[in-house]
Formats: sequence, structure tokens, C-alpha cells
Amino acid sequence: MTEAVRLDAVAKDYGPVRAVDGIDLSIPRGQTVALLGPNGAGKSTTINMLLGLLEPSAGTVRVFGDSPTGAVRAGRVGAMLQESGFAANATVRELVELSRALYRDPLPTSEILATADLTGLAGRRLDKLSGGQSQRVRFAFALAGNPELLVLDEPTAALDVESRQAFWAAMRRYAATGRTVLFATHYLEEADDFADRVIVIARGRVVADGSGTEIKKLAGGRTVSFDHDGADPARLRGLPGVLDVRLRGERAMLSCDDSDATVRALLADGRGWRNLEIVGAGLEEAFLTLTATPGKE
Ligand SMILES: Nc1ncnc2c1ncn2[C@@H]1O[C@H](COP(=O)(O)OP(=O)(O)OP(=O)(O)O)[C@@H](O)[C@H]1O
Repeated sequence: MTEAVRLDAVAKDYGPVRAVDGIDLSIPRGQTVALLGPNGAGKSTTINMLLGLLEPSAGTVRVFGDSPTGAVRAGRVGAMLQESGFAANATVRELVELSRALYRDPLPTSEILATADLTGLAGRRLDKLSGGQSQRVRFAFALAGNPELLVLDEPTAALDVESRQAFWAAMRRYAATGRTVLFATHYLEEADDFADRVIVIARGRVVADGSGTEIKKLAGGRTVSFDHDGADPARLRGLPGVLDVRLRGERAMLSCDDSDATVRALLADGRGWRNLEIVGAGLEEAFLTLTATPGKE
């Protein structure tokens, strides 16, 4: 069976800006995948190429073995892009019915409303909805055609915690039916909670790809830093627990997955390391580690 999504050496330039820089990716059917990355990483650009809204500058994109446009036309793909407006004087039910009319084989209205947790709001006008409820209406719109692949670009960006939970509960119900779901997010916790697989992109490249637990381990490392008089980066990189070394003037910064072992080795080394500091790395630091050129700033 062909996979749901396949990208081969995909790149995208906007004039002089290289937004996507050679992505290879294969997503089997039935997986829920998070595209995790900081602002400007290339997530929206990748998603727009997947949906046939943008042409890649190089490489190929296939969706169920077809071109993105072909797969979208066949009704196999549903998308929820970043904020979009609605005609205010329609109700939730009317909008759902309108979106069903676009497809040959749509889901029943009642099922769409139930999946998006909108049954109790079916008669409500669209301009009387909260941010979270509007977002679930966008989700319902994406579901209407009963798509095999659902693509969501930062679906919970402007939502509070409660609305986020309601949204993800709705998404889970859909994923549980064996569909493939791909969503973009800035949040590691969200990626870990709702995806089977987390693909980290930064500067237009895939820098990590694994389960939420694996990615959290990478992001949960620590940085050990200290002042030195002419340290040898290769030697520091060889210390136990060290993943990466950066030198900034007199300051050495070691990204570590076992900072205890690193510090023990530094102390045993007997040199005058000064102003030793150990801090939790956090996701931003992990992105930097994953994308840094070893030994350089
Ligand atoms: N239409 C455009 N013209 C020029 N540059 C663009 C355009 N769209 C995006 N870019 C640039 O391409 C890069 C990737 O942008 P993209 O929107 O894909 O990132 P993103 O990961 O989705 O970011 P965000 O999380 O902020 O939405 C950024 O450097 C961005 O400034």
C-alpha cells in the first residue's frame, strides 16, 4: 500500500530565501504526525506544498501516490490552515452543510458535528462563537469530505488551555478511525501528547524524527558551561555525556544528555574550569543544538 505522504529532496525558495532546504519524508497511513519547529522553520511552506498550494522549487511531493492537487481534487485530503474568516450570518449547521456540498461522499452532518464537538452549537451563528469554538468549526470544515489525510497548520495557536483540550479531544476521535493526521505546532508538549511521531524542522531541514519521548529526551538535555583558557573542542566533545560543544570567546558551552557524568569528568580533569554553570536546555536550546555546526557558533 502506498504511504500517505512522501517527500523526496523537497526544497522551496522565495526569491533569495530558502524556506525548505531538502526534506525527505515518508508518512505511512494511520500515523498522527507533528511537524514541530520554531517560527520560520518552514512548517507552513511544507504544508502548503503538501496541499498543492505551492509548487516546490526542487524535489517531488506525493500524497497517496498522486500529485497533491490530484489527491486534494479526489477529496482525500482535508486541511485546516491558519485563521480564516467565515460569513457571519450563517449558523454552524449551515456552514457544515455547505462544506458537505463540496464533496462527492461527505460524512453525515451529525457525525461531523459530533466529531468536532459542535452538536450543542449547531444552531449558533458563527459570529457568536468563542475562539475555541470557531477553531472547532474550521476543524468540522476540514472533516466534511471524510478525508483520509487531515492536515492542520498550528490548529490551536490562539486558544486557551481548555479550548486546546477540547480541540485535541476532537482530533483524537478522528485519528482513532485510522486516518492519517499531520499537524504543525510550536509546542513540544502538544506534539508529544497528540502525535505518534514528532518530526522536528528548523531552518527548512528535518533535524530530528522520532517518538515524542525520544524528542523530549533530546530537548530535555542540559547545557554545562564554564570559562576556560584555550580549551580543545575535540577533547571536550570526547567527554562522557557530551552531545555538542560550542565556544564563545572564553566561554565553553557543552550540550549534554548526562550532565552529571560530564561534570564529574570535568572535575577529574583537574584544570581550572571557572564559573561552572548547569542549566536545563529547553526546546529552543535543543533546536540550536540540533542545527548547530559542531564546534562553531
Ligand atoms: N511568501 C513568502 N515570501 C518570502 N518569504 C517567505 C514567504 N513565506 C514564508 N517565507 C519565509 O520562509 C521561511 C519559512 O516560513 P514558514 O512560514 O514556512 O515557516 P513556519 O515554520 O510555518 O513558521 P511559523 O511557525 O511562524 O508559521 C521564513 O524565513 C519565512 O520568512
